[in-house]
Amino acid sequence: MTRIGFLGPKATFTDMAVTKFFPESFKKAFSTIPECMDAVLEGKVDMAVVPLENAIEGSVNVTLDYLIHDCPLPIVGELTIPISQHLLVHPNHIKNGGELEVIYSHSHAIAQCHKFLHKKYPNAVYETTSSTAAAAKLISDHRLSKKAACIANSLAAKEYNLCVLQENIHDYDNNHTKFIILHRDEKVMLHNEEHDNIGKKTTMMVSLPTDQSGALHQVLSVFAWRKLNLSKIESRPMKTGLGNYFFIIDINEEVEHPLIPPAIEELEALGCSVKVLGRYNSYLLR
Ligand SMILES: O=C(O)C(=O)C[C@]1(C(=O)O)C=C[C@@H](O)C=C1
Repeated sequence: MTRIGFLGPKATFTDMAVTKFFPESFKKAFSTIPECMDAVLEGKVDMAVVPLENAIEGSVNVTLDYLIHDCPLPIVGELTIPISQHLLVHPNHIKNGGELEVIYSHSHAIAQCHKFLHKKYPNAVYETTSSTAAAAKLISDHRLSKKAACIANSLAAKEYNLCVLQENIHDYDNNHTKFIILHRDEKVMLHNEEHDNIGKKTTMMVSLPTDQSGALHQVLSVFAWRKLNLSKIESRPMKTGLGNYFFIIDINEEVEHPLIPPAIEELEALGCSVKVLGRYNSYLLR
């Protein structure tokens, strides 16, 4: 049975994505994203599913940075799920819900609900946890303050016996998070007929030659004149000094597309370094 590592504990959004896409797998929870990724390298699991980007809050930097600097695993799939954030309390404390002093959650979940929290609980303290489900687990512990709540999903409410004080507290509709699937073998190509395949993608990392005017413009032209559709371009620090960045570029085509290998060659001829991080199917899970 395929062993899948995910950001735990039980009932995180990552767990939701894994359960939907790999219903038959053996799931193993890890408490941090790097631990989850290391487990693939060390052979403790076959694949890891980790969050990459949220529609409201943007990239999960720890995933991207760990992938680039520490744990170079190929991306073999992408899963997108809808995200609904709820405010949950311990059932014994449902009556104190109006005056919360402390709210626990993953930093990305707190960020997705900023406007709501600012309006309704301007005096509350926000404490970050390693995941939304970790916050739910904390709240299920009676010893916490009576005026504590967490932000997590409905699965966590069930799993940890919590009550929903307010549902759908995320600030914008159409909230989605994208997760990547990492495997040691870049040749693995995941297929799942049960879900909507929203296309094939290639992700690459491109570093520009230092201090050259128009370098980014040249990179974009390489894709533009070939009509290769980019769905994402993002810069991240190289961590070698201020002003040094690399770019992560998603192309809505397979790496075998006849125009991608020559595009890579042209980028290299322009002095860029290029690394393909993955070629994979992207799925929308409803
Ligand atoms: O804490 C969780 O439940 C996670 O799966 C992590 C995570 C994230 O890192 O973005 C995933 C989806 C939501 O956007 C909020 C948190």
